[in-house]
Amino acid sequence: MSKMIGASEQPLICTPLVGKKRENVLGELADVLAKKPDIIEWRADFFEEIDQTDRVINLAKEIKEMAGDIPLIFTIRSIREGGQPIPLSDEEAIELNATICRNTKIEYVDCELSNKKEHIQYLRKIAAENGTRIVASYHNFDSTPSQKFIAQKLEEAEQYQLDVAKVAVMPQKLEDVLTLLSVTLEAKNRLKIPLITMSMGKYGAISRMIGGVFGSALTFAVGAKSSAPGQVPIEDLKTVLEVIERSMKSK
Ligand SMILES: O=C1C[C@@](O)(C(=O)O)C[C@@H](O)[C@@H]1O
Repeated sequence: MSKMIGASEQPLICTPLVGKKRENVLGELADVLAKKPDIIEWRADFFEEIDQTDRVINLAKEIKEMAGDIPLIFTIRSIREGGQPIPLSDEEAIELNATICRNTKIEYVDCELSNKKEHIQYLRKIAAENGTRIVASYHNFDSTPSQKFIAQKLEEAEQYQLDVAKVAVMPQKLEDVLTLLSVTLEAKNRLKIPLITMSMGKYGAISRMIGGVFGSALTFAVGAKSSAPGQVPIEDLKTVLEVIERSMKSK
């Protein structure tokens, strides 16, 4: 049964693929599938042939075929939000996302809220026409902005009528992790769309385990290779999530 973001009380576990070449991506996919994640993210900014649309589409189709029922997120993370340097402009990256929507059955594409308004609206239109959902994202690899700022980012995703809002921020101290969890809980009670939030790095690792309790619908874990600091191995995360679920059911 495929699991869509926000459809269940329990947070979904997503494992990223970060290979540079087709063989690496498919090798990672085979490793990751054995660990049974709920969702898989292809971080296409790591793919060295990202500027060759046909290659990207063909590999996306291969990943989809191999992943079967497991939903996919197609992500081009920009360098300004912690991604790899790629030879595509923001506009070309949006167009590649649109091409993914038109030509594959991938369930989700990631779209950074730092993109131009008209580009976001264009991608929303193409995604809607093709039944693809958009994960609207904001990342800060340096610090944790104020609660108000993070809340605004989550709200922006809903205002754009996108499908999921995601925020990943870097804590400098444990209080920053509390800020992220607190804004998640508050936004979860206020907004209609599902949220994905995480605090990164060593302090933030705990948020990847308990974020679901505060309203994060998905958490990223290492299946084959990590795509961001603080991600926990999927085996450990599954154990922790099971313990949390059991504890919260008991009286
Ligand atoms: O947005 C995110 C979240 C993330 O940065 C993390 O911290 O787990 C990992 C990325 O691959 C993904 O696109």
